[in-house]
Amino acid sequence: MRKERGLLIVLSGPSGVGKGTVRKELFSQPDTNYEYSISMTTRKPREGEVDGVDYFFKSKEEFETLIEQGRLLEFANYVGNYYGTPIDYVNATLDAGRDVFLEIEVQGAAQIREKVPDGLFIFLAPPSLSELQDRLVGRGTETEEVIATRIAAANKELEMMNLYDYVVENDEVQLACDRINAIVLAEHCRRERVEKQYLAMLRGE
Ligand SMILES: Nc1nc2c(ncn2[C@@H]2O[C@H](COP(=O)(O)OP(=O)(O)O)[C@@H](O)[C@H]2O)c(=O)[nH]1
Ligand SMILES: Nc1ncnc2c1ncn2[C@@H]1O[C@H](COP(=O)(O)OP(=O)(O)O)[C@@H](O)[C@H]1O
Repeated sequence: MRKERGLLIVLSGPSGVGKGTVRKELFSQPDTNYEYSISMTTRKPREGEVDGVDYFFKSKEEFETLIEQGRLLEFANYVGNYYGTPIDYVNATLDAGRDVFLEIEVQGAAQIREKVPDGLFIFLAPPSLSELQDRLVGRGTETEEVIATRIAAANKELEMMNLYDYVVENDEVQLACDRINAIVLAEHCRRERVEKQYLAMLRGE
């Protein structure tokens, strides 16, 4: 029997909604069965961030070479820095039958929607805009100016919600993780069912 390709799971949403927090919580759970794809970025590491763990930190020149060489599945310029997904890791992991989990901003997610239409696209939404603002301020990693840019971007990003297969509210981190796991499980069941029906049809049953 042929090995089923893994599922490409894309988690996106506005900056400050809690994508990183939810992703870290998901991957700290021992029964999580997805492989996290570590992104490349030209952003400077924040305190405590480790190269090759949080991101692969690259210079602008290195990043642009990766773009030219077609080594990125998608990339975006987000608030002055490049971010991108290494294509080789994603393909090799999916081919090995493992699910890959991407946590990326909305421009990159839209590119993947075009290239990988059978991916699973999940939008993480804040309970409200004011809560989103509070979270960005509360995190304390950006200057006021950067926060203002990110909130302006968030308004546009929220409009893209309807392009996704699912919207998950991040009211509580654990609840958001449970919802994501339930969606992935349901999607696997749906695909298995479709595959079975397709094979039965080919056999003329
Ligand atoms: N398109 C794209 N966005 C990414 C990638 N990796 C991270 N991001 C997104 O880039 C944005 C900024 O990330 P970061 O600077 O770490 O800030 P934070 O997520 O707000 O803590 C976030 O929305 C991330 O989800 C990637 O590989 N591609
Ligand atoms: N469900 C939640 N309830 C309250 N605060 C949250 C929740 N999820 C995340 N946060 C907080 O919001 C801030 C932004 O979260 P973060 O994961 O950095 O967002 P993103 O990766 O989407 O930019 C952080 O200070 C984080 O602790």
